Amino acid sequence: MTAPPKPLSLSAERALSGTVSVPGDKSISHRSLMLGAVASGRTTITGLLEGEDVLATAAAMTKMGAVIARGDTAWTVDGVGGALLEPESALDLGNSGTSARLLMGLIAAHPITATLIGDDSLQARPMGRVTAPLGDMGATFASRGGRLPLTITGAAQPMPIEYTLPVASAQVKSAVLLAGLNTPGDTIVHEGEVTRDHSERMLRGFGAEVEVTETDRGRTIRLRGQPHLSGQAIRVPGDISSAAFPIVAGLIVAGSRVTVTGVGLNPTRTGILEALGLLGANVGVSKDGAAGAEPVGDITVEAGPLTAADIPARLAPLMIDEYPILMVAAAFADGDTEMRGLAELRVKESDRLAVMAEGLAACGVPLRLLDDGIVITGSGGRAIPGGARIDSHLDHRIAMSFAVLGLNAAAPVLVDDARPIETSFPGFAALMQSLGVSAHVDDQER
Ligand SMILES: O=C(O)C1=C[C@@H](OP(=O)(O)O)[C@@H](O)[C@H](O)C1
Ligand SMILES: C=C(OP(=O)(O)O)C(=O)O
Repeated sequence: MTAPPKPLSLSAERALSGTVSVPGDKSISHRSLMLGAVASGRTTITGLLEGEDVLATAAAMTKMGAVIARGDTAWTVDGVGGALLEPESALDLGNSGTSARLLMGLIAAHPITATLIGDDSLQARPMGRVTAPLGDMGATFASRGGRLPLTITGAAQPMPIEYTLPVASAQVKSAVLLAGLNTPGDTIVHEGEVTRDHSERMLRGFGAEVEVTETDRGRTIRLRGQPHLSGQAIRVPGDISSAAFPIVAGLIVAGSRVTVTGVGLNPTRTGILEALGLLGANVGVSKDGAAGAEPVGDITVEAGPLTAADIPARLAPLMIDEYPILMVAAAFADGDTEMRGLAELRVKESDRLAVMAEGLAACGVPLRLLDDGIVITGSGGRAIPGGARIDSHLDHRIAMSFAVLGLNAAAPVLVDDARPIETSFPGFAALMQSLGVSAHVDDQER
């Protein structure tokens, strides 16, 4: 990032009220560009998230031969119809783990070489979880310690694998399935815990044969290799991971009522709604439609007392990105909220467990940090002390979570840098302002 840091704080002088819609789902946006780029013919995408992460995927697919354009009402992707071209320069994936891992999957079964680079946050994230199975399929990698910058050479004759995910990760599952597209035979992935299934749904939409079987030990996904993929018309629903911020804001500022419309409600993503329900939050959901294979609806919340609860570890893969903002909700519940099963939070854009604990403690929220979780003692609805400057560690979700925490704080909570919010939620501060929040943005480095 070359621009100077942009400190941000939010405050609420009155209750929040209004109806908003949030930008498109990030996971679905990445996948629509990637599948559109390898399919034959034209894919049109409405509601694409125009955040930096997704734009990094678009730029990478362009370098590998797809023709991608932003029209007045939709994006178009003219696919390569199978064979990706070797990029002439490094693929810069910025802050985006999804771009890095899913693209490695796509490239792994094409006989091309590509170098992947990213920002300081992405360079710190583990890639061994994808290089291991993709190596079994025949790809080779050069990197220092399995991290970016990394050079991948795809297999000239990729081999199908049957792979059991060692961690609950939709990115790893998707990387293997995407590699399976250009691989003869069946590629099989077993997941012990169900993770977001946007890839499976969208692969089917593009014409691939994907068989999913569910057992009490999780799910098995079998992809028939070398399908003919044809361009599709895709409508991207609003991102529930982004909706979670105005939703929690509406829950913690007394008297508020907030509706978010057109949100993706895929059951592999709605753990946050169940978790908020456990805290006794007043959350209403109307499932009223679909965007292709993805269910969509509206979410309405009303502020009210929150009660501490144990958040079961089984929810982790169904809401992994929402834990930072759930911790903010827990800071206002009455009593101790315990969340477990969160080891994966330590390898996101930042170590989200440690960074949330550090920031909450600086704001005067009592807590106990565990190896794989956290116990937060909530204020029972009263304002938390606040009065801290938060280091958001290049992590958009940390930045937005602490901005929301500041809405019910005795003294301002200043987030050091709002720039990373552009990766997933362009227009975040303006959307919050439309609900009645005051935003204080400072373009000058302090
Ligand atoms: O597949 C995806 O689109 C994503 C999967 C999750 O990562 P993991 O697979 O590492 O859990 C999530 O945190 C990320 O924001 C998006
Ligand atoms: C973890 C996230 O994204 P990624 O892995 O794509 O960087 C996120 O958006 O919270």
